[in-house]
Amino acid sequence: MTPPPEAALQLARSLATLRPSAPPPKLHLLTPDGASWLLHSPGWWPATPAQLDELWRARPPQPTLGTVMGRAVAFPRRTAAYGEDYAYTGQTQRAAPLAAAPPLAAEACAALASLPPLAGHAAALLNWYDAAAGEYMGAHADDERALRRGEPIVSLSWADGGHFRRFRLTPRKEGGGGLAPALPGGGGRAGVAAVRNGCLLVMGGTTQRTHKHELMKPTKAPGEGVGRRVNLSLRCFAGRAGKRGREEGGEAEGREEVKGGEEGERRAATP
Ligand SMILES: O=C(O)CCC(=O)C(=O)O
Ligand SMILES: [Fe+2]
Repeated sequence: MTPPPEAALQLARSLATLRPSAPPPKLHLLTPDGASWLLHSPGWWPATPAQLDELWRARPPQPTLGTVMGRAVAFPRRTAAYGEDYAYTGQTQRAAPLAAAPPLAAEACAALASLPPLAGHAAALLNWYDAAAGEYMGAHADDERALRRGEPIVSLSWADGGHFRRFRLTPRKEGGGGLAPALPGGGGRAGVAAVRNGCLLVMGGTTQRTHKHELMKPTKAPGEGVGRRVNLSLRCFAGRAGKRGREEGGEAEGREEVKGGEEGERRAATP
């Protein structure tokens, strides 16, 4: 049997120290060699109803506009960046300072970035999804050149009580044999996990090269068709890697503009 990747176990232990009373993150291997992996902990850091209201009040009034093959498209969700500007899908999300994020998001970012394996994770993205309006995020990989390769992407979900959405990981054709394990709450469907209030997901190792991920369109199912969900994702840009990145000897690729690379095109197909 493939030994679990040490980096994943180390991160799981580190994350468990932040929320000692929450279920410890569980490791799922996404490739037979364990190079791509997912950590998952449902109910890891839930928002209170008051905190969810506060997060929702910070929702941008308009959808973000991106450019896909020269055409302006409105993303089917609301988005804001904090900490570091983030360029993808033909637009640059100008970042506000982390301290300007809604308090729960700012607190979670500070706590996560204080963990040694996440040193350098200074870029946060908030996505707001109104299920009743059919909001979602199409299949893509977060593999922009500006991101430091191999650094985990940490994702936390906050949602109305009882509300769930489905997150799906799909092996990329060119990704060399990715797995799509059954995940909690996915009803046995390959690579699908139900994400609810407080759910932690970490995509690590080579996941962005071997898999796409998406927040699926909501069905009308009870609990899924109506509700508010806010997703926080925390990333590490090249040039901002902490100690670990530098020890690995990888040179920063520089934060150049990102021109609709593969990721852009993937988001373009299903924004
Ligand atoms: O809302 C989610 O769970 C997905 C967010 C995501 O994939 C992204 O921001 O790149
Ligand atoms: Fe993503």
